[in-house]
Amino acid sequence: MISAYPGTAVRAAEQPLLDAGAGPELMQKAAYGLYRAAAGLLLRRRGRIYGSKTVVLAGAGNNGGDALYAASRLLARGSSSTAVLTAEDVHSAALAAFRGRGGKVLTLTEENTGTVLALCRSSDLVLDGILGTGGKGGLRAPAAGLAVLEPARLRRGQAPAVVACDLPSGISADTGAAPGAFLRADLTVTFGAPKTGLMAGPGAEAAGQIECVDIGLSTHLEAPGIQRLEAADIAGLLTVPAPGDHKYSRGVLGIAAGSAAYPGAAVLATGAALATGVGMVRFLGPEPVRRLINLQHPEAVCAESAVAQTHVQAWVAGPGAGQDEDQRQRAVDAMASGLPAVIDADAISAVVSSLGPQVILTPHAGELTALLTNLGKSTDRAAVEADPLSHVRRAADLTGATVLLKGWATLVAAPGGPVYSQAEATPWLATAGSGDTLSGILGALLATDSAGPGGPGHYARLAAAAASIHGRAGALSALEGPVEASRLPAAIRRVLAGFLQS
Ligand SMILES: NC(=O)C1=CN([C@@H]2O[C@H](COP(=O)(O)OP(=O)(O)OC[C@H]3O[C@@H](n4cnc5c(N)ncnc54)[C@H](OP(=O)(O)O)[C@@H]3O)[C@@H](O)[C@H]2O)[C@@H](O)CC1
Ligand SMILES: [K+]
Repeated sequence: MISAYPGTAVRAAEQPLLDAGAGPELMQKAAYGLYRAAAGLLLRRRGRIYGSKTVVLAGAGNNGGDALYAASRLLARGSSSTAVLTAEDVHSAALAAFRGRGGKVLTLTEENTGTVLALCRSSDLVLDGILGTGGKGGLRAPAAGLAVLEPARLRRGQAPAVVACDLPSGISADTGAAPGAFLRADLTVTFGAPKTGLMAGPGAEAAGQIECVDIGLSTHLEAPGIQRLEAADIAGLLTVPAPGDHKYSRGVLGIAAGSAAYPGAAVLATGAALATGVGMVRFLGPEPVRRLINLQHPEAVCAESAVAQTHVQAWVAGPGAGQDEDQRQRAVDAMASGLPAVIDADAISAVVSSLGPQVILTPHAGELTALLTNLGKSTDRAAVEADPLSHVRRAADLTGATVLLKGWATLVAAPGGPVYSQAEATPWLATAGSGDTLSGILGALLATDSAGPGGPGHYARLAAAAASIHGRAGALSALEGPVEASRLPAAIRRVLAGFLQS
């Protein structure tokens, strides 16, 4: 499990060490970790550090100090380096060390921004030390002009690797929001602990890979703001059939999905649930959809019954339900049943407050906007996308349900906390039907969940596990070309087989 902390909490944890005079030592530890990561990246990209070209973007604070000290170490290994100062005063000792190793220095202005961008683009590595946890708001002029710099991962062909020092400059270390211009990185080397701002919203996308350097703060940190499940955590949440199990004891999932207008969503949700592993799927829906389900998935037991007459351990309701009134009623009944229930897509508009954490809502940003607005907290999609962490927390607290907000980093908030973030997905997963498969995976995990409610955040952990399995399946599928939702079940099986063998 990876635990992330708000920038403010990391600063508070640093304070006793700073008071004890350990500031310079902490900075050297941070700079050494940054240097190691940057050197590793250079070695992977060009085989050696000697002869490489680096640019350090250095702002007014200690973040710039870290970056300058790290670049000094690269200079000692034969890299040529230019420091671009984005503030009048930068960390004087770090700048002196950088100059002492033969580094060149220039000051960024509006006039030379184009030249600096060209310098960055012709280099092998850019170290972003403009702003760290002391940053307020987005990048200011003239540094804001550097925000167009694209990291290597977003450019085909020659481009420098961009390494962010502690966090991408311009991103809120607490929320991941981007109040203005910000820089994107290929790798963020973060100090003491990952910041929550690296795991949510624009910050999660801007950070690229995340590497954490231990500078000895862990004993001073309290409750994390966001957690991320790793493979071992997910493997521990999966229930495998035991000798003596039968289809009912393994867990039956009820799926109320699809409509005459959108029959495919039901097929995708059912296929993903079967690939994740359940004792049985009981499918409820109108006749054309039932026929399609039975053609594609003969093992599913189909009926047109009501929720109350259907014996299952968990529900999925909503994918492809469209305006079908019977499906909407089933979603309402599933939410009221007390059983774990995934409520997706059109069914989210039937959500009321006073739900329990066993109800898991799975909106995208647009659906979350509509949900919050329906609940009297009017907002717009741009605000949700700019700061998804605050909005997903608000939705969980208002509804009492667990809320999974789909995105680059999928966020899952349990009412009152905790929050999980999973970022295994590939942009190729942004395709029709992808969300239906996520519902199916999560439904299967809920139906077969042998651990039961198990304390606060249990359902959020299962939802985070489903997001991770879905993301990994998408990434695996993308290795063979553009992702089609109907091919995801095969990839889901391979991902789960990997978890179960490890
Ligand atoms: N503390 C430690 O021991 C350790 C800290 N470490 C490192 O230090 C970093 C935190 O350092 P920090 O506190 O100096 O803050 P940092 O973000 O570098 O700069 C703040 C400066 O920028 C200015 N400024 C603010 N917003 C701005 C904006 N939008 N645009 C332009 N300027 C802006 C602000 O001035 P202000 O406007 O507030 O007057 C102030 O002058 C942390 O992320 C980690 O990298 C590690 O070495 C481990 C040990
Ligand atoms: K930075």
